[in-house]
Amino acid sequence: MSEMNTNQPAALKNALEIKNLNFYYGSFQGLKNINLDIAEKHVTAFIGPSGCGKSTLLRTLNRMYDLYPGQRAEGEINFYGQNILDPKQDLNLLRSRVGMIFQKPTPFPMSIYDNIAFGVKLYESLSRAEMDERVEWSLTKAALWGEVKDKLNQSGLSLSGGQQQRLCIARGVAVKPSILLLDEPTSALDPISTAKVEELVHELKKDYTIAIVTHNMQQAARVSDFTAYMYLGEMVEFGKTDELFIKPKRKETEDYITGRFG
Ligand SMILES: Nc1ncnc2c1ncn2[C@@H]1O[C@H](COP(=O)(O)OP(=O)(O)OP(=O)(O)O)[C@@H](O)[C@H]1O
Repeated sequence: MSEMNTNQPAALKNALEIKNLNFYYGSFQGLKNINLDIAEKHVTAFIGPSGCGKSTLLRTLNRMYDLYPGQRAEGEINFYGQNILDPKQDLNLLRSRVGMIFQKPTPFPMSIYDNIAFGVKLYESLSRAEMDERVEWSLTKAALWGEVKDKLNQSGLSLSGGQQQRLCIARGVAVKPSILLLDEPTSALDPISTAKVEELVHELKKDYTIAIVTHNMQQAARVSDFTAYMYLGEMVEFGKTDELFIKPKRKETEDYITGRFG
Protein backbone atom coordinates (compact mmCIF):
# COMPACT_ATOMS: atom_id res chain seq x y z
CA MET A 1 0.00 0.00 0.00
CA SER A 2 2.96 2.33 0.14
CA GLU A 3 3.15 3.08 -3.58
CA MET A 4 3.35 6.83 -4.14
CA ASN A 5 1.68 8.79 -6.90
CA THR A 6 2.92 12.30 -6.40
CA ASN A 7 2.73 13.62 -9.96
CA GLN A 8 3.87 17.03 -8.83
CA PRO A 9 5.27 19.37 -11.44
CA ALA A 10 8.95 20.04 -10.82
CA ALA A 11 8.37 23.77 -10.28
CA LEU A 12 6.54 23.22 -6.99
CA LYS A 13 8.50 23.96 -3.86
CA ASN A 14 7.87 21.73 -0.86
CA ALA A 15 7.22 23.27 2.54
CA LEU A 16 7.28 19.86 4.21
CA GLU A 17 8.84 16.59 3.16
CA ILE A 18 7.72 13.63 5.23
CA LYS A 19 9.97 10.60 5.01
CA ASN A 20 9.39 7.13 6.47
CA LEU A 21 7.22 8.50 9.23
CA ASN A 22 5.96 6.05 11.85
CA PHE A 23 3.89 7.11 14.81
CA TYR A 24 3.05 5.23 18.01
CA TYR A 25 0.45 5.65 20.75
CA GLY A 26 2.27 3.49 23.27
CA SER A 27 2.43 0.11 21.55
CA PHE A 28 -0.25 0.94 18.96
CA GLN A 29 1.13 2.09 15.62
CA GLY A 30 -1.05 4.91 14.33
CA LEU A 31 1.00 5.80 11.23
CA LYS A 32 2.90 3.36 9.06
CA ASN A 33 5.79 4.48 6.92
CA ILE A 34 4.26 7.67 5.55
CA ASN A 35 6.05 9.42 2.69
CA LEU A 36 4.54 12.65 1.48
CA ASP A 37 5.52 16.08 0.22
CA ILE A 38 3.42 19.11 1.08
CA ALA A 39 3.71 21.83 -1.53
CA GLU A 40 4.24 25.42 -0.50
CA LYS A 41 1.25 27.77 -0.88
CA HIS A 42 -1.06 24.97 -1.92
CA VAL A 43 -3.79 23.12 -0.05
CA THR A 44 -3.25 19.44 0.75
CA ALA A 45 -6.24 17.47 2.04
CA PHE A 46 -6.14 14.28 4.10
CA ILE A 47 -9.16 12.03 3.64
CA GLY A 48 -10.05 8.50 4.72
CA PRO A 49 -12.39 6.61 7.01
CA SER A 50 -12.63 7.30 10.73
CA GLY A 51 -9.56 6.16 12.62
CA CYS A 52 -7.27 5.97 9.56
CA GLY A 53 -4.75 8.40 11.07
CA LYS A 54 -5.60 11.76 9.46
CA SER A 55 -5.55 13.74 12.70
CA THR A 56 -2.53 11.81 13.93
CA LEU A 57 -0.61 12.81 10.82
CA LEU A 58 -1.66 16.46 11.15
CA ARG A 59 -0.65 16.49 14.81
CA THR A 60 2.84 15.24 14.00
CA LEU A 61 3.40 18.27 11.75
CA ASN A 62 3.72 20.68 14.69
CA ARG A 63 4.62 18.01 17.26
CA MET A 64 1.35 18.53 19.06
CA TYR A 65 1.69 14.95 20.32
CA ASP A 66 4.70 16.00 22.40
CA LEU A 67 2.25 17.19 25.04
CA TYR A 68 1.17 13.60 25.68
CA PRO A 69 3.38 10.99 27.31
CA GLY A 70 3.76 7.69 25.47
CA GLN A 71 3.26 9.18 22.02
CA ARG A 72 6.24 9.22 19.68
CA ALA A 73 7.18 9.68 16.05
CA GLU A 74 10.04 8.14 14.09
CA GLY A 75 11.34 9.16 10.70
CA GLU A 76 11.75 12.63 9.27
CA ILE A 77 9.56 15.65 8.74
CA ASN A 78 11.67 18.18 6.92
CA PHE A 79 10.33 21.71 7.18
CA TYR A 80 12.25 23.67 4.55
CA GLY A 81 15.05 21.19 5.02
CA GLN A 82 15.12 21.06 8.81
CA ASN A 83 13.92 17.88 10.53
CA ILE A 84 11.34 19.01 13.09
CA LEU A 85 11.43 15.60 14.79
CA ASP A 86 14.94 16.42 15.97
CA PRO A 87 14.84 16.41 19.80
CA LYS A 88 16.65 19.77 19.71
CA GLN A 89 13.80 21.41 17.77
CA ASP A 90 12.49 24.50 19.62
CA LEU A 91 8.79 23.66 19.99
CA ASN A 92 7.62 27.22 20.66
CA LEU A 93 9.32 28.38 17.51
CA LEU A 94 7.87 25.44 15.57
CA ARG A 95 4.34 26.20 16.72
CA SER A 96 4.72 29.84 15.75
CA ARG A 97 5.68 28.66 12.24
CA VAL A 98 3.12 25.84 12.00
CA GLY A 99 -0.26 26.91 13.37
CA MET A 100 -3.20 24.65 14.06
CA ILE A 101 -6.96 25.15 13.99
CA PHE A 102 -9.19 22.53 15.54
CA GLN A 103 -12.53 20.97 14.76
CA LYS A 104 -14.40 22.72 17.55
CA PRO A 105 -14.00 26.49 17.67
CA THR A 106 -12.01 27.21 20.83
CA PRO A 107 -11.84 30.97 21.45
CA PHE A 108 -10.19 31.95 24.72
CA PRO A 109 -12.60 33.36 27.34
CA MET A 110 -11.45 36.92 26.67
CA SER A 111 -12.28 39.77 24.31
CA ILE A 112 -12.16 39.37 20.53
CA TYR A 113 -9.18 41.75 20.50
CA ASP A 114 -7.30 39.84 23.19
CA ASN A 115 -7.99 36.51 21.50
CA ILE A 116 -5.73 37.76 18.72
CA ALA A 117 -3.28 39.80 20.81
CA PHE A 118 -2.63 36.99 23.31
CA GLY A 119 -0.81 34.72 20.85
CA VAL A 120 1.03 37.58 19.16
CA LYS A 121 2.43 38.74 22.52
CA LEU A 122 4.01 35.33 23.06
CA TYR A 123 6.28 35.89 20.09
CA GLU A 124 6.54 39.62 19.44
CA SER A 125 6.47 42.83 21.42
CA LEU A 126 4.38 45.30 19.47
CA SER A 127 3.28 48.82 20.36
CA ARG A 128 -0.44 49.35 20.92
CA ALA A 129 -0.79 50.89 17.44
CA GLU A 130 1.07 47.99 15.85
CA MET A 131 -1.09 45.50 17.75
CA ASP A 132 -4.26 47.31 16.64
CA GLU A 133 -3.02 47.02 13.10
CA ARG A 134 -2.22 43.31 13.51
CA VAL A 135 -5.66 42.61 14.99
CA GLU A 136 -7.38 44.35 12.09
CA TRP A 137 -5.12 42.64 9.56
CA SER A 138 -5.72 39.14 10.87
CA LEU A 139 -9.47 39.62 11.30
CA THR A 140 -9.60 40.94 7.74
CA LYS A 141 -7.64 37.91 6.51
CA ALA A 142 -10.14 35.68 8.29
CA ALA A 143 -13.08 37.53 6.68
CA LEU A 144 -14.40 38.57 10.09
CA TRP A 145 -13.38 42.23 10.45
CA GLY A 146 -16.61 43.68 9.08
CA GLU A 147 -18.68 41.66 11.52
CA VAL A 148 -16.67 42.45 14.67
CA LYS A 149 -14.92 45.78 14.17
CA ASP A 150 -17.41 47.59 16.39
CA LYS A 151 -17.29 45.07 19.21
CA LEU A 152 -13.65 44.13 19.66
CA ASN A 153 -14.03 44.37 23.45
CA GLN A 154 -16.82 41.80 23.56
CA SER A 155 -16.02 38.26 24.57
CA GLY A 156 -14.95 35.91 21.77
CA LEU A 157 -17.45 33.46 23.25
CA SER A 158 -20.33 35.82 22.37
CA LEU A 159 -19.84 35.13 18.65
CA SER A 160 -21.73 32.51 16.63
CA GLY A 161 -20.03 29.15 16.01
CA GLY A 162 -19.02 30.12 12.47
CA GLN A 163 -17.68 33.47 13.65
CA GLN A 164 -15.82 31.77 16.51
CA GLN A 165 -14.11 29.47 14.03
CA ARG A 166 -13.09 32.44 11.87
CA LEU A 167 -11.80 34.11 15.05
CA CYS A 168 -9.67 31.01 15.68
CA ILE A 169 -8.40 31.21 12.11
CA ALA A 170 -7.60 34.92 12.65
CA ARG A 171 -5.77 33.97 15.83
CA GLY A 172 -3.78 31.37 13.90
CA VAL A 173 -2.96 33.77 11.09
CA ALA A 174 -2.05 36.65 13.46
CA VAL A 175 1.31 35.15 14.44
CA LYS A 176 2.17 34.95 10.72
CA PRO A 177 2.93 31.24 10.52
CA SER A 178 4.15 29.64 7.34
CA ILE A 179 1.85 26.62 7.55
CA LEU A 180 -1.72 26.32 8.78
CA LEU A 181 -3.03 22.93 9.85
CA LEU A 182 -6.82 22.66 9.84
CA ASP A 183 -8.34 19.63 11.57
CA GLU A 184 -11.91 19.23 10.29
CA PRO A 185 -12.42 23.00 10.65
CA THR A 186 -16.02 23.03 9.43
CA SER A 187 -17.49 19.89 10.96
CA ALA A 188 -19.22 21.91 13.70
CA LEU A 189 -20.44 24.64 11.33
CA ASP A 190 -23.61 25.31 9.35
CA PRO A 191 -23.43 25.34 5.52
CA ILE A 192 -23.10 29.13 5.22
CA SER A 193 -20.23 29.30 7.72
CA THR A 194 -18.69 26.26 6.05
CA ALA A 195 -18.76 28.03 2.69
CA LYS A 196 -17.10 31.07 4.27
CA VAL A 197 -14.31 28.99 5.78
CA GLU A 198 -13.81 27.21 2.45
CA GLU A 199 -13.55 30.55 0.64
CA LEU A 200 -11.11 31.64 3.28
CA VAL A 201 -8.92 28.58 2.74
CA HIS A 202 -8.85 29.47 -0.92
CA GLU A 203 -7.78 33.04 -0.12
CA LEU A 204 -5.23 32.05 2.53
CA LYS A 205 -3.29 29.74 0.25
CA LYS A 206 -1.93 32.80 -1.56
CA ASP A 207 0.22 33.38 1.53
CA TYR A 208 0.19 30.14 3.49
CA THR A 209 0.77 26.45 3.02
CA ILE A 210 -2.35 24.63 4.18
CA ALA A 211 -2.98 21.05 5.27
CA ILE A 212 -6.59 20.16 6.00
CA VAL A 213 -8.21 17.05 7.43
CA THR A 214 -11.77 16.58 6.29
CA HIS A 215 -14.46 13.93 6.41
CA ASN A 216 -16.22 15.65 3.61
CA MET A 217 -15.00 14.51 0.22
CA GLN A 218 -16.79 17.29 -1.63
CA GLN A 219 -14.94 19.71 0.60
CA ALA A 220 -11.60 18.08 -0.19
CA ALA A 221 -12.44 18.25 -3.89
CA ARG A 222 -13.47 21.91 -3.61
CA VAL A 223 -10.64 23.32 -1.54
CA SER A 224 -7.52 21.24 -2.13
CA ASP A 225 -4.86 21.03 -4.81
CA PHE A 226 -3.51 17.71 -3.56
CA THR A 227 -5.26 14.92 -1.72
CA ALA A 228 -3.93 12.06 0.36
CA TYR A 229 -6.17 9.04 0.93
CA MET A 230 -5.29 7.15 4.11
CA TYR A 231 -6.43 3.81 5.46
CA LEU A 232 -5.41 2.06 8.69
CA GLY A 233 -2.42 4.31 9.24
CA GLU A 234 -1.10 3.97 5.70
CA MET A 235 -0.95 6.41 2.81
CA VAL A 236 -2.86 4.55 0.11
CA GLU A 237 -2.77 7.19 -2.61
CA PHE A 238 -1.54 10.73 -2.95
CA GLY A 239 -1.88 12.96 -5.96
CA LYS A 240 -3.41 16.01 -7.54
CA THR A 241 -6.95 16.37 -6.25
CA ASP A 242 -8.53 16.43 -9.73
CA GLU A 243 -6.74 13.26 -10.76
CA LEU A 244 -7.39 11.43 -7.51
CA PHE A 245 -11.11 12.13 -7.65
CA ILE A 246 -11.62 11.66 -11.37
CA LYS A 247 -9.24 8.83 -12.01
CA PRO A 248 -7.90 7.24 -8.83
CA LYS A 249 -5.01 4.89 -9.40
CA ARG A 250 -5.96 2.42 -6.70
CA LYS A 251 -9.13 0.46 -6.28
CA GLU A 252 -9.25 1.16 -2.52
CA THR A 253 -9.31 4.91 -3.24
CA GLU A 254 -12.01 4.50 -5.87
CA ASP A 255 -14.16 2.42 -3.50
CA TYR A 256 -13.86 5.09 -0.83
CA ILE A 257 -14.58 8.12 -2.98
CA THR A 258 -17.50 6.43 -4.71
CA GLY A 259 -19.00 5.42 -1.37
CA ARG A 260 -18.47 1.68 -1.86
CA PHE A 261 -16.12 1.53 1.11
CA GLY A 262 -16.92 -1.05 3.77
N1 LIG B 1 -4.62 9.18 22.32
C1 LIG B 1 -4.69 8.02 21.67
N2 LIG B 1 -4.29 6.87 22.27
C2 LIG B 1 -4.33 5.69 21.61
N3 LIG B 1 -4.76 5.55 20.34
C3 LIG B 1 -5.18 6.65 19.71
C4 LIG B 1 -5.16 7.95 20.34
N4 LIG B 1 -5.63 8.85 19.44
C5 LIG B 1 -5.92 8.16 18.32
N5 LIG B 1 -5.65 6.84 18.47
C6 LIG B 1 -5.82 5.78 17.47
O1 LIG B 1 -5.03 6.08 16.34
C7 LIG B 1 -5.74 5.77 15.14
C8 LIG B 1 -5.83 7.00 14.27
O2 LIG B 1 -6.63 7.99 14.93
P1 LIG B 1 -6.89 9.42 14.29
O3 LIG B 1 -7.62 10.24 15.29
O4 LIG B 1 -5.63 9.95 13.74
O5 LIG B 1 -7.85 9.05 13.09
P2 LIG B 1 -8.68 9.98 12.11
O6 LIG B 1 -8.45 9.45 10.74
O7 LIG B 1 -8.36 11.41 12.34
O8 LIG B 1 -10.16 9.65 12.58
P3 LIG B 1 -11.47 10.56 12.64
O9 LIG B 1 -11.82 10.82 11.21
O10 LIG B 1 -12.47 9.65 13.30
O11 LIG B 1 -11.16 11.79 13.43
C9 LIG B 1 -7.08 5.21 15.59
O12 LIG B 1 -7.02 3.81 15.58
C10 LIG B 1 -7.25 5.74 16.99
O13 LIG B 1 -8.03 4.86 17.77
